[in-house]
Amino acid sequence: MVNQNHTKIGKLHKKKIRPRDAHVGKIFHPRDKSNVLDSGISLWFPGPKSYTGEDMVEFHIHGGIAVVNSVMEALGTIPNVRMAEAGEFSRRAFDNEKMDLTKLEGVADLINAETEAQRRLAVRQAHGELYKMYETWRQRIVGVMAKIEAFIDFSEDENIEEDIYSEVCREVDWIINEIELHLDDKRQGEIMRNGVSLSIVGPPNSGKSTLLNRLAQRQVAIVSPIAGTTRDIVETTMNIGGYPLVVRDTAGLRSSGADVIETEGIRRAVESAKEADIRLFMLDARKVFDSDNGSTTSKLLQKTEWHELLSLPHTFVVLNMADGVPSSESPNMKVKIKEWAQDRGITNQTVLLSCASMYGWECLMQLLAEHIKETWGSNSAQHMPLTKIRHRQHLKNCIKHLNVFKETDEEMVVLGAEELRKASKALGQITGRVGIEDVLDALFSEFCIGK
Ligand SMILES: Nc1nc2c(ncn2[C@@H]2O[C@H](COP(=O)(O)OP(=O)(O)OP(=O)(O)O)[C@@H](O)[C@H]2O)c(=O)[nH]1
Repeated sequence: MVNQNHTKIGKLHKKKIRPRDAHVGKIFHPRDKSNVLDSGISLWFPGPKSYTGEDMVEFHIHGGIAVVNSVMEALGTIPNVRMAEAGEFSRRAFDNEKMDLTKLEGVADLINAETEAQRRLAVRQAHGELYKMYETWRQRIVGVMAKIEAFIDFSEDENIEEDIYSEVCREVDWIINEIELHLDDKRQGEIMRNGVSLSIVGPPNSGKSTLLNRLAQRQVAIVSPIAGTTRDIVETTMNIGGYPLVVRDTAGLRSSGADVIETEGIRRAVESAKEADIRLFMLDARKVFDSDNGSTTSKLLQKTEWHELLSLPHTFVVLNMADGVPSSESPNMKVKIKEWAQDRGITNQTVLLSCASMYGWECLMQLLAEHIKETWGSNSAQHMPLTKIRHRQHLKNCIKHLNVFKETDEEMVVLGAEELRKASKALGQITGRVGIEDVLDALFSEFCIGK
């Protein structure tokens, strides 16, 4: 609830509430003290030491619909009190300079975090790790700008240090280097924030949809023995070892027998697989090890399209239907798989699986969790990773202007100074004081009511 009339809020209690003390007691209707709405805890935060920087009061009440409705209705009878809009508290905090834009984005991510890895990343951002880093760089650029101004004004003066210009260039080099290191992060933060994308690809009837359903633990995709059942991309999100995963089931890859719609599905399948962070290339193990069908699968594996997908990094081969392969659980099977892969030039890590009996399931889950953790999950990095494309764009822009400054002739230092100003502005746009109305509108739509 938002109010311009906080003193009246006190009317919901009989005793006076002290600032920042938990007040336990009955909550009354402000217009009818005989009407007890609930018993709860109230907290009063006088501004500016509050989340928004303004006077705030919190009511902790029982969560039943009738209790919440009666307290809301009672608050609504106080003049100038109304329901807050989505993100209004945070917007006020931003307007009152209690938070910068990166912290706000961290709060929004915290609200929407679904996995432990996302929560950890969001907490770091909400606590200002990105803000501190970007603000440090901006302050250093401002320092450089001050030196350049002195150089412009007093370069004729004998007192000005002779090597000030080269000192400034060294400082600019340092900033560029720091930002480049931050940008070169394998998109770690963005991937953790949005989820690691995983595409399941392979020929029809290899069990791709069955695997998706197993991962999602519900019937997301249609499973049938008819080849070409999946025609478009079916997507679901899940949590694997605390990491967010966006899994996509795709149309089976085949070159003959597909109609126009399925052909379009196959095109999308290949596109999705190429774009994904991880690929599971699924084959029917029965066909792979069957003397009649084995050579057909081998020929298909040589197809340029299949070969291209298999040679992409982060691609694993899954030999499904292990339950249909004789002695699949024998120790010799590992050697057999190794030989099969070597003979076909397949270097991808390969897992034997049965979506029916769940043989190999633990092995696949462990492989994925460890791979994600090793590749994108080391969140304990000294510097926090980038979390948004928006930040990346402004940082690239900042580097671009710093490089133009460096290339500008010393004689044209006034033009160079303008580039420094643009570089500092680019960083200011990330933390949010320059031209960010559209960003704010989009951001606050992600918040829940109130917060
Ligand atoms: N025996 C056995 N059958 C399986 C296994 N996994 C899937 N199947 C069956 O294989 C058939 C095809 O499975 P799907 O999951 O629809 O295969 P798909 O690769 O998605 O097929 P498309 O949609 O044509 O690309 C279904 O009848 C499944 O029940 C398995 O591990 N063992």
